[in-house]
Amino acid sequence: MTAPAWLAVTPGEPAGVGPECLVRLADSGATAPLLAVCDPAVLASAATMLGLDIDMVEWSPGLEPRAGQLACYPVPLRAPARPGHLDPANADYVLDTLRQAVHLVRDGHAAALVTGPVHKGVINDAGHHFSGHTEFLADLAEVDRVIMMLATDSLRVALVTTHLPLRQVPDAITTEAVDSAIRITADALQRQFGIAKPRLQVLGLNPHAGEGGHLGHEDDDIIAPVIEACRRDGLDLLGPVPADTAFTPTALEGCDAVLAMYHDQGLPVLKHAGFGRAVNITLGLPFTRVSVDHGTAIDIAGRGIADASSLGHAVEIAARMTRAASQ
Ligand SMILES: NC(=O)C1=CN([C@@H]2O[C@H](COP(=O)(O)OP(=O)(O)OC[C@H]3O[C@@H](n4cnc5c(N)ncnc54)[C@H](O)[C@@H]3O)[C@@H](O)[C@H]2O)C=CC1
Ligand SMILES: NCC(=O)COP(=O)(O)O
Repeated sequence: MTAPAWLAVTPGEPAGVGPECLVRLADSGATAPLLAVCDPAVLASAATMLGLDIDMVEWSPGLEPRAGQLACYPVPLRAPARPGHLDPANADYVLDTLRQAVHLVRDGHAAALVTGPVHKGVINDAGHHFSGHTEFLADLAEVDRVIMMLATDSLRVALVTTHLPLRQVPDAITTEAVDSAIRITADALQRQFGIAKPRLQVLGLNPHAGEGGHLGHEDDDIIAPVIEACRRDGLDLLGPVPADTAFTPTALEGCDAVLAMYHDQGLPVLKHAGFGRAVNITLGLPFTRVSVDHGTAIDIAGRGIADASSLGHAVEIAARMTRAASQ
């Protein structure tokens, strides 16, 4: 069966910048046919706000993509949406869009999932335990372990732990967690990115990778033995590398990805290097999921100044990964 051309796109939080980014991208011409999974009224309001005339059509199975047209699989809002004003009443709507989009991909109607930003706080305010798409999609797909990787054209950063309070991070740096993160990342780089023998830099957890045990023990006791075991299995790994010098141009030469131990060890560097040009990819899912690098930007939503570049890159990368997977 040939893969469908559609990419299912969730614009995310209806009060955030996701809808306007999607409309702007559709207007400027995305590199793949977009199937928006959301309330069409949200896109229509964003188009009006931007002064754009969008040719939107309701999707049904068998619909053929047409240049300049934005297809929409309708999911009704739970409450009226106002850009810049979060409303917990729409948390279930946001989660519905994700569930429906995953169905479309898993049922073969769309080739991949591209996600706009959701607001984790308001979803939790509504009573859900929600730490991010990454974990939510892993649950939906019934996969025990997935890895978050953010990527620009020249840097990839994967994470051992994701949305976890800093106080809980050291306890989460276990042999199993580091081992699975290394193997899932290396495997994805081979299969989804076509890198025959990927080289990973694995960061330490503590300053100077623990300074021989004087600044923390996890580097020597947990991370180093896992690296050794993975090397014995043929993986090309450097580490534990002190995080402060791991991102110098010299250190990054020949390195296909950096594996950071926690969110704010790796992502500030990545976002400094390419905010707006980066994407967030979930590794280890049974389908392709690519997301924007930014959040809901509630402070600017509805003002027409949101940059849609990251969404454009996410669409492009998702289409590329889909093609690579089908070859
Ligand atoms: N993929 C996702 O679903 C993501 C969701 N988030 C969530 O978004 C919410 C807000 O997070 P923040 O830390 O405030 O980050 P944020 O990315 O929403 O905003 C940080 C700054 O960047 C600006 N910004 C963000 N996107 C922009 C765009 N497209 N164009 C122009 N400027 C832009 C904002 O105006 C703000 O000044 C949180 O709930 C967070 O968890 C954050 C990152 C990714
Ligand atoms: N910092 C990345 C982020 O918050 C997005 O996470 P996710 O929603 O893709 O899991």
